[in-house]
Amino acid sequence: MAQQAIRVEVSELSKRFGAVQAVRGLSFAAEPGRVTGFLGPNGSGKTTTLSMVLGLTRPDHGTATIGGVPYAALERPALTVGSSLSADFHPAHTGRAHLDIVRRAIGVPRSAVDEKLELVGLADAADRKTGGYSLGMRQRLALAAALLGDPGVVLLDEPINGLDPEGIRWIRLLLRHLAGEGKTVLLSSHLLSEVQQTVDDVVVIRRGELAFTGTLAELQRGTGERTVLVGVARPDSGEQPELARALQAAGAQVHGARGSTMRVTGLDPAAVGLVALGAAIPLAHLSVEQSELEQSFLELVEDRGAEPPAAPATEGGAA
Ligand SMILES: Nc1ncnc2c1ncn2[C@@H]1O[C@H](COP(=O)(O)OP(=O)(O)OP(=O)(O)O)[C@@H](O)[C@H]1O
Repeated sequence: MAQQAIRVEVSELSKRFGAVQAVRGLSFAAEPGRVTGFLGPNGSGKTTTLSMVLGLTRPDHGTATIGGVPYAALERPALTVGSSLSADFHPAHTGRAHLDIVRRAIGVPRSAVDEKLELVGLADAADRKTGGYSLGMRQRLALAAALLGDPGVVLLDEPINGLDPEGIRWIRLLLRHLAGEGKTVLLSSHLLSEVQQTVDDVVVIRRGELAFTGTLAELQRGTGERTVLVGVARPDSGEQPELARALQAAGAQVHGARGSTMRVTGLDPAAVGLVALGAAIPLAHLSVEQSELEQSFLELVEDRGAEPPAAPATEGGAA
């Protein structure tokens, strides 16, 4: 069934809790058919923002709309927006019982429970109490609950947290599949590396304010060329500096030639491999550094507004 395209839009949103300005003048949109990563360090205002989108927290200023209307004005909110934000399970309930309660509340057929348990890979654990679930299993159950009503918008708060590598691969595929159906998928994370293989668009916030919004490719564009990590198989043989010299002769810049792994720029991984082959130096390691995006993310969110720490008091005045 074709999914109705529902845009999520946040405009000039602000929220203060006492002395803490949790969100300040925040504007961004999450588009149908795309996975949007909502990124920022811990405490930067992500949960508060999602909570305002879901009508759980009242903004001081600004608006959050889903398909042009606030959450509270949606005709069938639970069938329009699925979220993992308020997912709380009774530890004595089984996974199946939890989903059954949710599906009754939102008015979807009983068959949806088994369908979503299957979808999130919890069919075998469905009749176990959620109190015994691992964090990864609870994440899967929260996702199943969010998807019960087959909503056009899926809002997930840190859905990857607690998943093992297999679980991370699985959720990537699932979120991409949901976007492929035309759904609007918005997920928060404090780690760009956790979501960079999943998201199309990125919204970065820092201390409640927008630091960046655009595509992942646009975020990447500012970060320059790739760095190749390379390590020789016999680090004590003197081959590491020898390889460094060969790479430099081939036009590369090499950093850390004395360590177990060198960082190489100016050549792609295949060319680095060929230089090693040409010098008859066996390699133990050859990869592309994944941290360039993370670096640009960290630059965006670093606390530039923070006061430098006060100098320690010295006895007896200035030295
Ligand atoms: N109900 C509340 N009362 C008081 N302060 C709050 C409340 N909710 C959030 N805050 C504060 O607002 C700021 C933003 O918190 P928020 O939970 O939105 O950030 P976050 O980016 O989701 O962080 P995390 O990933 O750690 O959950 C924090 O300083 C937090 O302590």
